[in-house]
Amino acid sequence: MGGSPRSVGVLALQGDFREHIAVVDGLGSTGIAVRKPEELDRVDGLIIPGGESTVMDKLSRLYGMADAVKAKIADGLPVYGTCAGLIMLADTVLDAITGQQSFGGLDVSVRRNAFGNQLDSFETDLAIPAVGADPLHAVFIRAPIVETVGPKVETLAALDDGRVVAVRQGALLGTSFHPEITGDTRFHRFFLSTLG
Ligand SMILES: NC(=O)CC[C@H](N)C(=O)O
Repeated sequence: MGGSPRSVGVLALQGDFREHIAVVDGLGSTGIAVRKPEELDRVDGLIIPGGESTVMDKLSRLYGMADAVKAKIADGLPVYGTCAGLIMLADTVLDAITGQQSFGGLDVSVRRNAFGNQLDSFETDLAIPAVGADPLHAVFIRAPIVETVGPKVETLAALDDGRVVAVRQGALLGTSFHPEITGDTRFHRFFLSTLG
């Protein structure tokens, strides 16, 4: 996996976009902070980082990015959303704040802050055959859960209790957890390998 160098946009309105850019750069591709619609025309794929989906939603609509990202998703641009980024890719957001919108594209319903206050953040090892035989150490931070998946959605990883935490549908990839902060770059390499 890996292939030739790619330009990967990272939506940089809010959240931990710098960490994703560093991972992409470390893999020999180029991570580009994307804040304006026209910048989306220069990338082979897009990462939507973790952060706060309510804020990301408001800023993306304010700066004209919401419609631009939706158009690129409809065009088939590969997009990888982590945590808040997964929420932004979900067609349905549960426990959203009033008026909260997502870009959509992934035929899933995602519940925000699904682990509640007592278990805000945790780490666990996940079996994810799509990225390799060894378990992947996954960090969850006020993470969402994928509650329902549509017929075209492939589940890539679930917790021991069956709750789904990584999905793929066509060119769209989403994880509840944050591979950009663990040093294990397999998920990013997996995404890079899907770029045209
Ligand atoms: N680490 C994260 O991205 C947290 C997501 C956040 N709880 C939200 O609803 O957007």
